[in-house]
Amino acid sequence: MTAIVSLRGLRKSYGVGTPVETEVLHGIDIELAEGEFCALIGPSGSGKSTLLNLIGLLERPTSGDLAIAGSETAGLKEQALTVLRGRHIGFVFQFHHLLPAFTALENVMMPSIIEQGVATADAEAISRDLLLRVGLKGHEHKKANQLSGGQQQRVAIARALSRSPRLILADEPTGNLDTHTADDIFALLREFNRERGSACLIVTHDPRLAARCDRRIELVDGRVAHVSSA
Ligand SMILES: Nc1ncnc2c1ncn2[C@@H]1O[C@H](COP(=O)(O)OP(=O)(O)OP(=O)(O)O)[C@@H](O)[C@H]1O
Repeated sequence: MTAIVSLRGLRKSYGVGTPVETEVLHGIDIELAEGEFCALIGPSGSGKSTLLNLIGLLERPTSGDLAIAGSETAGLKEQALTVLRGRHIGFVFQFHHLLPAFTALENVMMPSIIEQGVATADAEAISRDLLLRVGLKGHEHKKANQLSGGQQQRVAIARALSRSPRLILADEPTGNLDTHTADDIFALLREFNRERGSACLIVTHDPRLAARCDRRIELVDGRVAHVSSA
């Protein structure tokens, strides 16, 4: 098995060196295979978002090993982490983090132009195609803040996929959506996972959606409490 994510003994504390130092992840060992579609579940406060932020190289662990696509990250400087993140990881968050004053098309195009230096015409062609695929043909030139929650989440998925990442990290991507829209968004992630082989790690509170993943990793109080496969 080739691992896209490999964690060994990963720990995270907040407030290190202060009287309120708290360890929220107590030694996590997880491997995520290339192309795997996996749910990260567990009660509120169990450390799911913290773990996702560590895997996404947005925060650093306090100790332990974390490798992305075979690259150990412990000794890497910020710039090298940014390159690794840009090359391999796409993010889909609950509140999508789109730039509200820019159009759907611009939101999808921007990361590949800014982070990967893709030519504007190429980025536009790829982005138009992705917006078509997520069902937003005709909405390309609408500002992000003129789109519904479900439509904004589709834009966020198109944006995450614009760089063909080997890993998609999704933090409650359907959390603020009605059941029907949530199912559509989830199906879209699954479709891209099957088609492009991007591994997905999806934080969800929805047991129905978790049940449709290849594997479920359950965190309780900052530890892996249970792992189950489909
Ligand atoms: N920046 C921070 N500083 C201090 N404590 C934090 C910080 N971020 C998270 N925590 C604490 O870490 C613990 C885990 O939080 P985290 O957000 O990872 O949980 P979660 O499982 O994603 O919860 P939820 O399902 O409610 O989103 C919580 O007790 C939280 O208060």
